[in-house]
Amino acid sequence: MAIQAWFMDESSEDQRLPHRRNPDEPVSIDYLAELGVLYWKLNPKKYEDDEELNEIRQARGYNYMDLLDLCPEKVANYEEKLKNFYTEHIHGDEEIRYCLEGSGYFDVRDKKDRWIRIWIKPGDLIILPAGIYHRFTLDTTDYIKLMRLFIGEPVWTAYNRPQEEHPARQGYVESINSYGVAQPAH
Ligand SMILES: CSCCC(=O)C(=O)O
Ligand SMILES: [Fe+2]
Repeated sequence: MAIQAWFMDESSEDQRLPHRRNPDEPVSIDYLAELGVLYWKLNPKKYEDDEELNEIRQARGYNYMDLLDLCPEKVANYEEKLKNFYTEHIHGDEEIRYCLEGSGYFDVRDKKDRWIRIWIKPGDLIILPAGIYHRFTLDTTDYIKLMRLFIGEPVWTAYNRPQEEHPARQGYVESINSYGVAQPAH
C-alpha cells in the first residue's frame, strides 16, 4: 500500500480525526515530491538491521538516530509536546521521521497554502524539507513510535508561523518555485 495523503476539510473538529473532504481529494506521491516531501516504504520489523535504511542514511548523511515513543508514560510534558507538534511551524533543517509502530498524521502546506494530511504508518519513512510549514498529530489510535534521523547534532527547534524572513523558509520557497522550471514536464 502506497502512502495515503489527502487535502483536508475546513472543519475544526478533533485534530485526531481524518478530516478528509467529501468527496475525498487524494494527493499523490508525485504531488508531495513537488513540495519537496520524500517518501520510502521500508520493513519496520527490520529497523535494527536494514540494508535499505542504512543506504538511505548513508546517502543522505543521517548519522544521528533516536527513537521517540509517543505515550504519556515515556514522554516528559506529553500534552505540551503534542500541542507544540500541532502548532504550524518550520525548521532550519529537514525533518526525517520513520514510523515503526502505531500511526499519526503529518500535515504539510502546499504551494497554495492548503493543508495536505499524510497518514504515517509502520514502514513509512518521510522527509520534510527545511522551511516547509507543517504540523503533527496522533490519530485516534493515540500511539506512535518513531525513529528520528538527522545530520550531525540534532536541532529540533521549531519556528512557528509566520517565518517568511527565515533563511530556511526563503530557500524553501525558492526551491519549490524553481522546480517546474528546472525540470521540464514529461
Ligand atoms: C512527533 S515528530 C513530528 C512533530 C514535529 O513536527 C517536530 O517534531 O518538529
Ligand atoms: Fe516539525
